[in-house]
Amino acid sequence: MALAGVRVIELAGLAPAPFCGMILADFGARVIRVDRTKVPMTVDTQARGKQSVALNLKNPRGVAVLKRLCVQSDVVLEPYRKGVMEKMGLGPEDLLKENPRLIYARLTGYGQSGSYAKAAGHDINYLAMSGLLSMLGRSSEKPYAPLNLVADFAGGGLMCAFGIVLALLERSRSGQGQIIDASMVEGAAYVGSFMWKSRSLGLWNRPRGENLLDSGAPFYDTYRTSDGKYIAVGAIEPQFYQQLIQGLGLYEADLPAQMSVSDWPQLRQTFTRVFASKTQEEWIRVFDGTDACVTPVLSLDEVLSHPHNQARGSFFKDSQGEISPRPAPVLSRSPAEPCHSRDPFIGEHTRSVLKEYGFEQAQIEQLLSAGIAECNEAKARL
Ligand SMILES: C[C@H](CCC[C@H](C)C(=O)SCCNC(=O)CCNC(=O)[C@H](O)C(C)(C)COP(=O)(O)OP(=O)(O)OC[C@H]1O[C@@H](n2cnc3c(N)ncnc32)[C@H](O)[C@@H]1OP(=O)(O)O)[C@H]1CC[C@H]2[C@@H]3[C@H](O)C[C@@H]4C[C@H](O)CC[C@]4(C)[C@H]3C[C@H](O)[C@]12C
Repeated sequence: MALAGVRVIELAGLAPAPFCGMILADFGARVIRVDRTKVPMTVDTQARGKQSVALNLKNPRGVAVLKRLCVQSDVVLEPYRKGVMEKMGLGPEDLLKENPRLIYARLTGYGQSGSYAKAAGHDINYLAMSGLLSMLGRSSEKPYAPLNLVADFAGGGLMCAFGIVLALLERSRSGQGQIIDASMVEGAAYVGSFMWKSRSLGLWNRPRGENLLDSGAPFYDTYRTSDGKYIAVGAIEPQFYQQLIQGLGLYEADLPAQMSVSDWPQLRQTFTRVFASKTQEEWIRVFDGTDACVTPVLSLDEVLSHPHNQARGSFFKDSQGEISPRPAPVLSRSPAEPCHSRDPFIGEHTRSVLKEYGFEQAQIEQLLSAGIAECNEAKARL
């Protein structure tokens, strides 16, 4: 796999850093998540393929163990508020001094500088600060955050993984590590570059929810079908729009022009009425094999059985029967091989990892009995 041989220490976080770690693990990196001790369960739902070491970082000996793990690894991924790592003496200067090849990734909401750097926040705040949230939502409604996809995952976890891969690539030439300051505000904004760079085209001149791609246009929206399901329509180009009209059993001559914005509300009413006359399945039969850009809105449970997804193996079931998306993109020679077994228990690999990182058996037992480290091998064997 592309990242085979790369050792990553991931400090346990909420959602973006775990996703970043999972991407790296899917593509072959060895990802060791450092968890807290004495917690009943992890909140990491993106733990596929990771190992877990549990350390009490409120104890200086726990911090010393973490330092040893970090300086012997390729990447450290930390999701804390600015200053937390420095307070423990594990800031980038400290670690890079000991391992100049280390890639030190800091994944935060607001970045390592600026007046918000130390403020708490979540996806919705970062999305708001990126400018993008102001554009999301239906006409005359308040801004609407699309789950926590944009800042946490696209602008945060994924961008950070991208930064890590870039830094690894650069290190292969320079031999030097570096610090990655991954701000979710900036990551989200960057993912949204199109919004800024397409403003001159007039794509966003109208209020929120009244433009071409923000649910303003009736040919770029979702519609309810007679069985209470939904259909997605993305027929922008005239030749595709024609096929949509044809599939709906309508006649262009009876309709206003596609790009007549003032007629969009009326056109939407017509589409709504027609789509409500058949089930989702019936519409799929009408539109499959055409270029009308019409697809079913599938639920998370339905994706696995859709013939297209099935043909590509886009989703898979792990050993617990849980459905997950296959890692993307697909590399021809060194594709990702997502781990199919269950997620690690907190501290499941404490003993084996510490041993591998050069700790003596007696030292390990001492750390465990002092409660500085915690091991749950037994639980894993049950
Ligand atoms: C699914 C939910 C997740 C939602 C995601 C949400 C929408 C997001 O947007 S996540 C993005 C959040 N932002 C960032 O990550 C940006 C960078 N980070 C920060 O800004 C901050 O870390 C922070 C604001 C997120 C949190 O600040 P906090 O003050 O808590 O922490 P820090 O200042 O960073 O300092 C960390 C301190 O911790 C110490 N530490 C670290 N490691 C250790 C260790 N090993 N040992 C000891 N101490 C350690 C460190 O030293 C720092 O200490 P100091 O402060 O003293 O310096 C999920 C969100 C909540 C979940 C639910 C919840 O957990 C309850 C249940 C738990 C149960 O187990 C499972 C079910 C739950 C209901 C659970 C369910 C879901 O997972 C959640 C809903």
